[in-house]
This record gives sequence, C-alpha cells and structure tokens, in this order.
Amino acid sequence: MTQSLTIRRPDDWHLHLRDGAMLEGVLPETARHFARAIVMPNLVPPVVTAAQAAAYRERILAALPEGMDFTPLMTLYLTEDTDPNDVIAAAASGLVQAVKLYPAGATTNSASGVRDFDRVRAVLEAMAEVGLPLCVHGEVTTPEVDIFDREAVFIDKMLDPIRRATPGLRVVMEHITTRDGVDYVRAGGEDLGATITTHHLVINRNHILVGGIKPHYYCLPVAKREEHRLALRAAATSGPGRFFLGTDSAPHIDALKEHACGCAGCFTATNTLSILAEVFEQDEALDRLETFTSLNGRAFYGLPPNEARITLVKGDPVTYPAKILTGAGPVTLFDPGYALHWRVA
Ligand SMILES: NC(=O)N[C@@H](CC(=O)O)C(=O)O
Ligand SMILES: [Zn+2]
Ligand SMILES: [Zn+2]
Repeated sequence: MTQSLTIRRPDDWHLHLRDGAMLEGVLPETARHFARAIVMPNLVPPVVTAAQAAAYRERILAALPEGMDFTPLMTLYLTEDTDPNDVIAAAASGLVQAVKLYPAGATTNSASGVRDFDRVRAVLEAMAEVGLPLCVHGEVTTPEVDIFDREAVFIDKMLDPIRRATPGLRVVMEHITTRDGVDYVRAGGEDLGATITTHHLVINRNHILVGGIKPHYYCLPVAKREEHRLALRAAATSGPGRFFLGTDSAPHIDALKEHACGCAGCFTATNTLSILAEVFEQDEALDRLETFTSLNGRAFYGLPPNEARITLVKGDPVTYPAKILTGAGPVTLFDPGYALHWRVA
C-alpha cells in the first residue's frame, strides 16, 4: 500500500541562497518545494541597508526559473553602524521581515557583525517598538569558551541580558543545537521562537568525527552530543508552538568544504522534505510534520499560511544525486546516512 501525506506548502525560515552562479544553482532546489524563505544576508559584502536588500531581492527573483512560485523574505545584516531609521522604513514598506544578528566572527561571513552590543541598542529598541523580529546566530566568540559550549554560554551571557534590556523584542534563536536552547525557548513567551535545521535532527557530533572527519557534516553551530539531538527531535515534533523549520541550507563548493580549513555549512535544500518525513515517521509524529514545516513559523512571523499543498508519497528508497552542479562548482548534498522513502509527488 502506498502511503501519502498532503500538507500545506512549507516555508524555510532560515536559508542561504548566496549570489551569482551559486544563487542560480541552488534557488530551484528550494523553490521546487518551498513557498517562502527567510533569506540570510551574509553575502560578501553583507546586505546591510534597505537598498541592498531590495537589490538582492531583485537578483533572487531574476534567478528564479520561469513557472516557479517562490517569495524571498528579506533580512538585514545588523552592524554597529546600522541606522534604525533605515531598518524601520524597510520593515514598514514590507521589504524586510527580520534583522539578523551575527556576533562578529561567529560564523561564515560574520566579520561585519556586532562586537559591542551597546552600539546596536537604538536599533533593537526601534525593532521592539514595531515588532520586527531579530534573528540571532547564538554563539559567543570568546576564544576561551569551548566550541561545544558556545550556544549555552551565549544564552546566559548575551541573549538573556539583551532580551531583559529590550522588553518586547521579538527574537528567533536560529538553528538551535542544544537542550539548553530548547529549554530557553520553552521557558520564554510569545516573543521568543527558534528554528531547527534538518541536519541537526539527524546528526550528532560523532557523525562528524568518528571513523574519519566528515567535512560535509561540519556546520555552525556544530552538532552536539546525542542527548541534544534528541531534545531537538522532541521540540521539532512537539506540534503547535514556537519551534519551526529553518533548514540553514548553506551551500559551499566542494573545494572549500573538502579543504584543510573547511567552510561551515550543510546543503540540505534538495532532500530536506524527504529527510523530515523520515524523521517524523521514525518518531511517530507524521501528523505533526505540517505544523513544523508550514504553520508554526508563519504564525511567529504573523504571515498567512500557504494555501497551496504538496503531497509526500512513501515508496521504494528515493535516490538523490550526491552533488548538485552549480556554475560556481559542485555542492555536495547532505547525506542522512540512511535510506529515504518519502518523496514530494
Ligand atoms: N550554518 C553554517 O554552518 N553556515 C552558514 C552561516 C550560519 O548560518 O551560521 C553559512 O553561511 O555558510
Ligand atoms: Zn548561523
Ligand atoms: Zn545560516
């Protein structure tokens, strides 16, 4: 008997589309299945101003193949020089849906991020006033803090103080990787949500390191111990609430992943829905897949649900190419390490 599941068309609340030839190569992989995505602004140079976001949005729409229906939701990259008026005007016009906070040095292309939080206070206060969400890469960059502890320390030392100092600020903790992150969101109110990636539901830190180093499993925040992966699984499959899908699909060409100093990022756009269906089925939570992929995120962002539907069909193992070929170079697809049986019809 073939099993099928029809859900509202999903949205991706954390996505890297890059630019130029890479954008052209990866955009169809997302647009095929997703209606909307929050597009991360960590280009080189970063998308800092409303004018830059408008231009980037045009480049994305120009790269979208004929007949594909996809809406990019734009973000601004917060710097210590960000002008609160520019941010508020960009939000009021509907151009941007969020502002992204990268602690300087925390991740790919974060050098222009924030070092001194006092210098972005006025922007955060203006955002709280108009309800514009702050998307946070939640890791401290202090050299003394172990990389596996950087998320938990960030919550205590940075995020909680920022939220206390800025009442009403809406925050999305991006790509949470720890039980600490899950617990902090659960303890928070309606103004706090979190994205969870596909790959952090699948791998723990052993997958990266045991039996040889696996560069295509290296991303930031780095995958943690198994107990943390299980906490993320429980959160993702928990139904209505403030946990939602943000794939953090982050393409880098193979030459830069398979490198002495490899880039951080897993590319999951192509097979994310197959993987998620498998994960939710393993956890006997298929009836809550739609809530995670298509309902909780849009509720947090105050957007209407998608009316279009997609159907997932279960059958023989589905094969995906090992890599997608982009004009920038080949990009290896995230391999969950087990057979996938669900495909989008
Ligand atoms: N997640 C990653 O490992 N990499 C992202 C940056 C980010 O989301 O932190 C990228 O832009 O490559
Ligand atoms: Zn990040
Ligand atoms: Zn990301």
